Amino acid sequence: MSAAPPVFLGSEVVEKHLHRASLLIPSLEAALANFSSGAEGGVVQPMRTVVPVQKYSGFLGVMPAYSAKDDALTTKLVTFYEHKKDSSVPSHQAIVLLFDPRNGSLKAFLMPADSEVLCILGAGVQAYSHYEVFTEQFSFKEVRIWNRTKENAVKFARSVKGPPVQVCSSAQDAVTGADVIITVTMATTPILFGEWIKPGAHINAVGASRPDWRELNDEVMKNSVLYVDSREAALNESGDVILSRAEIFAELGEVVKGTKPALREKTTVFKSLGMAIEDTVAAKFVYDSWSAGN
Ligand SMILES: NC(=O)C1=CN([C@@H]2O[C@H](COP(=O)(O)OP(=O)(O)OC[C@H]3O[C@@H](n4cnc5c(N)ncnc54)[C@H](O)[C@@H]3O)[C@@H](O)[C@H]2O)C=CC1
Ligand SMILES: O=C(O)C1=NCCCC1
Repeated sequence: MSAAPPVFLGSEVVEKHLHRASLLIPSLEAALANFSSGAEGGVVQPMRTVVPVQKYSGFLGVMPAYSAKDDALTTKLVTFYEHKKDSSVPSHQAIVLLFDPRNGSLKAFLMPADSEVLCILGAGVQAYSHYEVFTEQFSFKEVRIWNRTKENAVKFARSVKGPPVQVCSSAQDAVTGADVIITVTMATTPILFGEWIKPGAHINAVGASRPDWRELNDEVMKNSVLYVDSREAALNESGDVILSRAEIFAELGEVVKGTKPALREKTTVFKSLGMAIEDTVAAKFVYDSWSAGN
């Protein structure tokens, strides 16, 4: 019997089946815990391969993963390019290939406590998705944004549906007194400095995914308890971790499993690099919903 032809699920279908990003939280928590459980967790996720396209200041990432517990097999192909002001294409473009783990056939393509003050540094694609999830999951009294190009921060504040956003003229103004700071920029040198940060704040560091790129300075890294998605990835790919020589306290999956504590009273950094297994569970979620005819 021949395999069914693969289907193409474009961004509209993805948005229909994944109408709120937070629908993925339970699957992502389980995936992180499985990833941090070694062989027992059933996750196979080699380090991603990143191909530099030096001539055009870009990169191609290849991110394969298999989850035995979800019985899901994927690979993401993602390009990320230094954003040119006049560019008509996004800085990041990705496709996730979902395979039938039983026979390797391609099934589908998939495009893809108390905190009062939330601060977002950056106003691109990740800024919007982090705003959506953080303001849905937590009640902030104040949300602030800073962006290198102020007009994009103003556009962000005008277009998001949710709590009002205050546009700040400097990163320091945005960060001062904030309880949660999200860094979602393409910066290659630090944009967040330790002396600005309120003790006990939490920093979600999402950008700087190359070994020589930084978003956070050494003081932030050294004076915080450091959580990562994957120790192996952080020690190979994160300039903030490698160059600061900051000690990794735990993988997020270990916190989900309860083998390492979430030290909420301390200043904490979660250095996220993105993991293929997250795409695996997301692709399965959307494909299962689509094939059930929802
Ligand atoms: N950890 C993870 O799971 C993932 C991380 N990323 C990373 O998150 C970051 C943001 O991604 P997107 O929002 O998709 O990108 P985007 O291109 O949509 O937005 C980038 C933002 O960074 C700002 N920016 C660019 N250069 C800057 C600089 N030198 N200093 C300060 N701000 C600067 C831009 O003004 C823009 O607001 C990127 O570094 C990307 O590689 C992206 C996907 C997943
Ligand atoms: O997880 C991802 O996807 C990415 N992570 C960092 C760099 C670009 C894509």
